[in-house]
Amino acid sequence: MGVMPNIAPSMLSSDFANLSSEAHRILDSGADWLHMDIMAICPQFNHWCSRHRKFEKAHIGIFGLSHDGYKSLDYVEALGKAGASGFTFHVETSKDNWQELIESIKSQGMRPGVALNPGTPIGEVYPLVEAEKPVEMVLVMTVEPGFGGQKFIPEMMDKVRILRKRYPSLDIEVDGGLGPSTIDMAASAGANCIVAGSSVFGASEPAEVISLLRNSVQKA
Ligand SMILES: O=C(CO)[C@@H](O)[C@H](O)COP(=O)(O)O
Ligand SMILES: [Fe+2]
Repeated sequence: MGVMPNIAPSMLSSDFANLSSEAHRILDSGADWLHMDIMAICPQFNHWCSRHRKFEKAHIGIFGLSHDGYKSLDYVEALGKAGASGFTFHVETSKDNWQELIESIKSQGMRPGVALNPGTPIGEVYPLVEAEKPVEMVLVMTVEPGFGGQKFIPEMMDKVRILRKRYPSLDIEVDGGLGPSTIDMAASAGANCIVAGSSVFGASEPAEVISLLRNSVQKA
């Protein structure tokens, strides 16, 4: 298929009182990206990350929860300057300004991505993937955004299959309820970037879970 697995533990499930050691612990366990759902702490967190060599090597995936009242555009510059390598915004809240967002994200040296909620039809992201300046990743939400530990919605795999068929080399990410019992569904549907919160942070051996997630994507 040609797409690489990227395992992105969601910091939303980490111990916020110990963000530093949590981030180190999870990168030492083999994570490719850190996935940070945007909230007040996010720009500061990324500023901190950018000052540590270990994190410069890692991709720091930023996920814009703009439907929660945070305006994606307002965050782009702050996160770009802080050293984030990717910025994903929601299609539902960016109908009028997605072109501006993509340009702004790219001008900050970050990879633009678009996310869609479970109720949003897949066709809404096609114009963004096929644009002259396109997004480089589509994130299919497999739970309603909000918090970690929710149940994976298997019906979302239809969206992943449709995307993979239409765009064989696109980065396709899934977020919500991913872990050892659901990864094979996502991987066989064609997802190659896996966000996982509680299954990684809640494990006694996060490295084993990360490696299991990666192997499943590689096998598929
Ligand atoms: O974006 C979200 C929730 O809004 C996620 O990134 C969750 O943090 C994933 O957590 P798990 O479902 O894997 O526990
Ligand atoms: Fe997320």
